[in-house]
Amino acid sequence: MSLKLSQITNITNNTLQVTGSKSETNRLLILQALYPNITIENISNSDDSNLMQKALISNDQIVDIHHAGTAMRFLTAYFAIQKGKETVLTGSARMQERPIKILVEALQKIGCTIQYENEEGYPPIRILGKQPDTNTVSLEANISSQYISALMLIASSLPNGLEISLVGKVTSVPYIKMTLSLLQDVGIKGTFENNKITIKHYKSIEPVHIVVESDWSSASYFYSIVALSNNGSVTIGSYKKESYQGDAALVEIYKNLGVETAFGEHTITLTKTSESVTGIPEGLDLSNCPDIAQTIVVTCFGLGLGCYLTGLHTLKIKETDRLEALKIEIEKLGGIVEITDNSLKLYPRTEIKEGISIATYHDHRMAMAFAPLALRTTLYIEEADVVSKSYPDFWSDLKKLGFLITD
Ligand SMILES: O=C(O)C1=C[C@@H](OP(=O)(O)O)[C@@H](O)[C@H](O)C1
Ligand SMILES: C=C(OP(=O)(O)O)C(=O)O
Repeated sequence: MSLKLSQITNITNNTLQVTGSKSETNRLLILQALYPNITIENISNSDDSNLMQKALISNDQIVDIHHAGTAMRFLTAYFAIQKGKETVLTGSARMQERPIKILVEALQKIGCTIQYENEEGYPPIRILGKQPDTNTVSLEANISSQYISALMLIASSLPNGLEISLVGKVTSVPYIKMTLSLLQDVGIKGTFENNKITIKHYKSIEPVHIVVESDWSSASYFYSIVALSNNGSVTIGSYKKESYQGDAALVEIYKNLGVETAFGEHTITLTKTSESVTGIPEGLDLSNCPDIAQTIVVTCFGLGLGCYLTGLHTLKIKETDRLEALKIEIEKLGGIVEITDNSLKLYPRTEIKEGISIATYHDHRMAMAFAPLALRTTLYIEEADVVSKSYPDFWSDLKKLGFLITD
């Protein structure tokens, strides 16, 4: 399905409820499967969270988690400790290109049994569930924090807990801290100090009710929309000032792009403050919040600004190679982009071409990051239903802001 987004000159100010964080939800779903007296509110309605829920109650031997990276990594660890259960965990063609060796090796080191079905280092994998007997492990931390979170989520179920040593530079650190915070919220004690994570064993926990904060990565598209609007303002819920989500860095980053954030009791109101914006700091490092890189690049392009972003090495192994995809699509619109393995440079542009069809590469964030450009030009978004990976209501929410969207 391709959607046409006709150019609009401004947005209708409105209030929207954004679905729960898929990162928080997918962690809590694993914890709930291990400790059933956890209840969860404001659960994400994303495909990735639905797939996670289904996988956790499935009796099938083959479990297909499509494009869901967190589900792939967290379920690998979860199934590995389900004594006597044999599972083949697989995913989309792209998932079969996303590396998992570091996690598999870490699990094998603590005594789990996992084999590759096809290519070594990649899904599908065959998991023979058993109780691991080792309580220390070390793994490389610069490729994906999801491997580390996966181990943390099962750690308290191991007979002696787990001590995890992180080797090398640690990437996506806020996601590791989010895992630790959620463990603590459900009553599981752990620490993360000097690249060492220690989590105690718990046979059971007290009943606990957790409210998931709404998704900050999804909020990024509203930051972009307000930045490109003419004095627009959008209120979105449910958010809080002390977030577990690293993408709350948007609050500071978008000040440089003319957007102010006001915190209400459970909402944030984003308001366009200035037409003359400074642009974001040269060399801004996004290794703590990789999922908002596409949004920021497209906002800068829409504002006619250049930018130079670093810390982007993980973008190459996400739903698509996001650095390549950004370069190709922005250049179709008339921009100039240079990429390396971990950085992106966008040059200030003088025009945005009209009527361009943006390819989305099975990547929800490509579709959502480019949509705000309708405030500058008419464009088409190909395979627009990809947004359901994290934000199924995205297009209907944009219509509530006055976007003109047709098939
Ligand atoms: O743990 C998580 O919930 C996530 C961690 C990040 O991945 P990496 O650690 O692979 O960068 C992020 O990009 C992904 O969308 C969600
Ligand atoms: C990278 C993402 O998700 P995952 O790794 O969980 O597929 C994302 O949502 O941007």
